[in-house]
Amino acid sequence: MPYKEFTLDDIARHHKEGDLWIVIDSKVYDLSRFADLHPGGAGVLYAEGIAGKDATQVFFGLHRLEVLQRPQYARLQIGAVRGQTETIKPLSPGELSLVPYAEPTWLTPGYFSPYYSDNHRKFHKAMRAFLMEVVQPEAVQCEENGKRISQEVVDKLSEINFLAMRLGPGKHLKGLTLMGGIVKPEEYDYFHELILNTEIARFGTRAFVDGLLNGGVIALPPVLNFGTLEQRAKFVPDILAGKKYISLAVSEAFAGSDVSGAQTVAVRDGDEWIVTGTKKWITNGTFSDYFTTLCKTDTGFVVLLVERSDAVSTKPVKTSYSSTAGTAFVTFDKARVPVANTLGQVGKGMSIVLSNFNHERWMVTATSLGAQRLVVEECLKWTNQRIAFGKPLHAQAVIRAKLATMISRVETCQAWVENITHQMNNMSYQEQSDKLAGPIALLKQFVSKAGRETAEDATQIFGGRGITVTGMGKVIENYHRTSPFDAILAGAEDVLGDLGVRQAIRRMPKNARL
Ligand code: HEM
Repeated sequence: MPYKEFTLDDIARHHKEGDLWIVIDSKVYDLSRFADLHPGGAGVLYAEGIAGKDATQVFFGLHRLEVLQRPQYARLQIGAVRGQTETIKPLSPGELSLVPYAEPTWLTPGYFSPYYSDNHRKFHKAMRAFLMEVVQPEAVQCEENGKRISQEVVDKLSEINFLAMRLGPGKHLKGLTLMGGIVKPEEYDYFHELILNTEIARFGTRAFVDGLLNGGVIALPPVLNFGTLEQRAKFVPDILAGKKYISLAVSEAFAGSDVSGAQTVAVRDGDEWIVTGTKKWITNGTFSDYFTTLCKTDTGFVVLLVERSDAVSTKPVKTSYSSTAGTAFVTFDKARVPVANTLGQVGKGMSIVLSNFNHERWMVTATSLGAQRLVVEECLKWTNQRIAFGKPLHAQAVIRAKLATMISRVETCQAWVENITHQMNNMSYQEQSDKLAGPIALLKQFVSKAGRETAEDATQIFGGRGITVTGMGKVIENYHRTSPFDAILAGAEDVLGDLGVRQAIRRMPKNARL
């Protein structure tokens, strides 16, 4: 039913306690009964220039657009201003933002890129729409209440083969229908995966990005790349279908960056291994059925697929991001693991685990990139709509200088991530391990550092709102609190920088001289 129309004079008559109307972006709201419930207090609503008036500018200096979309507030609208039309609208699912730098160049009308095809564009549109409709509401809720992703959403993710796509291109995609058939398994490449990874980071819910089956992304490659046919047939289909969950159990209280310091021990006993030890910071661990576990044996390291049992217990590790990521402390108390669950050769465990790190690190840069872009967009919008000292915030040179460095950082990160992604697209897994370990390590160091600098700048721009969990600055608060995760997970920033340089030094030509 069309809304009733009112003139500005009609509206102006309703300006007092018990009879209060205001206008926001051409929509007329009756706040008579709501005023006493208003989280910002009733008094501010009766102020001159607000009560009975168009309060659009003041409103957007204090609230996000989403406030008006919540059903309990949307129903306060009683009509529209005659002759005016609504101009401020949320993006519809799949739609691109027109805010400068809110989208990468390849998605900006009138610009070009050598990397993306029409299929990538179609895939991007469908993925963004899917994520906005199916995943975003759950992401926001779980980030707040700390609960794990629901089986209902996991089932919907499985329908499009989401986890299989998060694993990247490869044989595991064979025979699967990806994204409703938009991309054929043999067409799916690292740019499709880059799109997926940047899009999942656009809700400002960092822990949920990891809760979104990230355990599978890092724990399945050893099964896919080193597991036998039988092992793959037994474990992979249920995990890809979202019926079982898996996580990677490598880091320990005893050994973080120093992976080889791991102390979890596996001892052979006939057809079984007996596993004893602990693992820490295990993403998705609290709800995993399987653990891809690095263990020490008397003949070197081995990777075992350990199933949850009475001898395997998990408890949450309380970190500074939401427990929706399922971060766990895992205890193996003489857990008996069939020898048939050995992944690859005994003694080769370390190289199996290390070969997996390149993809994981690249993935972290991709999600960081998506989040950084969102932060830039939030800052551009905020500095445009927030009036301070009588002018928009961006009238201050110091604010524009911050925006300049934030934009430059995200564009630099984008260019480097795309370059590495292009290399990955043209190299075998083996070549990637050989040639890209160093560059990816340096890339990750650079991108996560850039992210934390951007988080700092954004917090300065948002002020108190940047340190407030809800409301205007909630995305900035989340990013500022959680961007250190990108600097730590999958290899600490400084260790990775060093790894990259050591690899370069190893490749120096013997005869190189100035
Ligand atoms: C349809 C009209 C309105 C609704 C539904 C509404 C709702 C809300 C809500 C839900 C909050 C909590 C903060 C958040 O979640 O963002 C809030 C805070 C606030 N509102 Fe409103 N509001 C309305 C109109 C206004 C207007 C016209 C003013 C103008 C003075 C105003 C002033 C404030 C202030 C000062 C705060 C506290 C902001 C802060 O803590 O940063 N509100 N409002």
